[in-house]
Amino acid sequence: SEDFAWTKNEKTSFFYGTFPTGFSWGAGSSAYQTEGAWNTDGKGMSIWDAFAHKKGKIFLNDTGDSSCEGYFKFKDDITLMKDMKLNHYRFSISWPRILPSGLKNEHINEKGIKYYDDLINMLLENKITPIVTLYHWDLPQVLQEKYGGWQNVSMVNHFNDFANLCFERFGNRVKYWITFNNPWSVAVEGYETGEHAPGLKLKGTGAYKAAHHIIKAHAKVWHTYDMQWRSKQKGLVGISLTADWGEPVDITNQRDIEAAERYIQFYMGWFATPLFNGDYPQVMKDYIGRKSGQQGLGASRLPVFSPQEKSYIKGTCDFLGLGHFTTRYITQKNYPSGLGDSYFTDRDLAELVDPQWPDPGSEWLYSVPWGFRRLLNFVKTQYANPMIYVTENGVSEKMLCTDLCDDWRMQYFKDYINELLKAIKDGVNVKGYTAWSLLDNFEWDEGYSERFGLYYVDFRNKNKPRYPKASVQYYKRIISSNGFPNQREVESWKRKAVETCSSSNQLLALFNTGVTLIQLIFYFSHMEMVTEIVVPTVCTLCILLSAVFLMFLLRGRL
Ligand SMILES: CCCCCCCCCCCCC/C=C/[C@@H](O)[C@H](CO[C@@H]1O[C@H](CO)[C@@H](O)[C@H](O)[C@H]1O)NC(=O)CCCCCCCCCCCCCCCCC
Repeated sequence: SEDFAWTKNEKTSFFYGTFPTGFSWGAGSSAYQTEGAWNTDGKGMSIWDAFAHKKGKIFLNDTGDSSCEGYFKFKDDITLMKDMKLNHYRFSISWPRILPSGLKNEHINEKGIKYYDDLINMLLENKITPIVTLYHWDLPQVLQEKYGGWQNVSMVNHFNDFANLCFERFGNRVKYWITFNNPWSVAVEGYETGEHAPGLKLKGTGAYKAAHHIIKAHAKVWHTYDMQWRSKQKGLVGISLTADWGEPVDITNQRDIEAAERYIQFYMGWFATPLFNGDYPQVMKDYIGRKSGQQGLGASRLPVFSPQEKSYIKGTCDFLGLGHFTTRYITQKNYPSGLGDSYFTDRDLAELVDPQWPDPGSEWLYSVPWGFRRLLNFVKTQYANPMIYVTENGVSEKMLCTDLCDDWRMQYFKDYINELLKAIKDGVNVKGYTAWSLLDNFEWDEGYSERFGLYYVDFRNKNKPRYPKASVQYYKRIISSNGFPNQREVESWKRKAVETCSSSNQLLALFNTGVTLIQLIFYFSHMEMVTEIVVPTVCTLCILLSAVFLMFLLRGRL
């Protein structure tokens, strides 16, 4: 309607209203980021285990070895989900946990299967729908070593065998399958920049080849489900693509408009266009083909689908999973060929940000809510309005931030979810929203230094306790109201959420002080000279602090 027409460049007004009945609210995680138990109960090694164990790859040399201990604490986590009244939980299956060598015909690890059986059963008992990702980046290490991972076309069949096993064992209960999570990152960060596992820097070719095999693997798994399982299991198979919005720097400049379009086509279109239309976006074929020619190569660095492959791949998406975090301004920028060709230079564009945009955590993540609605409308028009599940959306804070009153996250969710609501009113076919992430977890090459969780996880404590941030309360309100009912109510939510987080904050602060003091004791206890002074002093302080906290608690109760 008139008051929120997105074509009018309206970027600020808030829309009060509710989501369609049956809209699904959820939160997400992934196996390597959350489970820990990296070598427990017969699990094989993944490329992320191997990568993180190498010194210098991850911030502070952190690993996902124990992470949130989700493998052991999933029952507690389901209690958290139940308390939030989530409709769905998105998690991923670790391929090497159920197939340690990656190959179905070698060894099936029944203990791994049991873990996912228990998780799925308990979710269903609590009326939480599982949305299951088959590949959230943790390829079995053996497949990397033997075949070169996604550089090798044989992954298509190995992945299909793994997926088929999952359909066989879990498909009677799982109705939403996501083949790949964010294949852009797998291809670009894994095989082009090498910042992610397996850490290869195959500039200008590696990402395109990996993506080519991933697209084929997705299509094969979709056909397997379609032919063998769909009639019995009645589920859906989709993919989760991450895409940022690209806004032209100058909306009156045709070169900027085309550069922004290219940015999106090289990002989401790279994967979405083959799955919906049967081939790579024309602009990718043109740009990479031309630059390859200028390099003197006989063929484009972008691989080609045969006519048979095109028709096999086209239409293999029952729903589109969409991960979205941020937006960029885009302008045209020429990169002459020959000067270090890469995925990035192939695009001939530059990314810019507005320094006014809030950026509370990750370096790359600015809060730009209006970009979300534009992206969703772009998907609607480009791919004939597919069924969409938002599979990831969220914001981080830095490691040292232990403030559970996460005002920035409440604001981010409020504004992004509101843009989603506007997009649905525009006619975009979105069925569900998944907050990223349920818990703070292992944030890939950034280790534990960036926290995306609704729940704070204390990684210094072996038990990995979870503490609700204020955004838990806020998200709960959005869920229970199925949106934003009216101004008066919505404006009270933040205040109410902050009331609950301040006591958790004190608990966490006390705990942190305790940990620091214990660390001090440990440190000084090795120095005989000061032991007699420091240890008793620190202990006394501990007791005093506990007493103060107890008084605080009792006062709250009376
Ligand atoms: C010659 C030209 C060179 C240009 C070079 C440009 C380089 C730009 C690099 C942009 C990197 C953007 C990375 C964004 C990735 C996210 O889309 C992706 C989303 O996946 C999901 O993310 C969750 C949160 O991260 C994650 O937990 C979940 O599992 C996952 O599914 N996230 C990731 O891939 C995670 C790692 C990102 C690490 C990126 C580090 C890049 C650091 C440089 C950023 C500086 C950019 C500042 C912007 C300035 C623009 C002018």
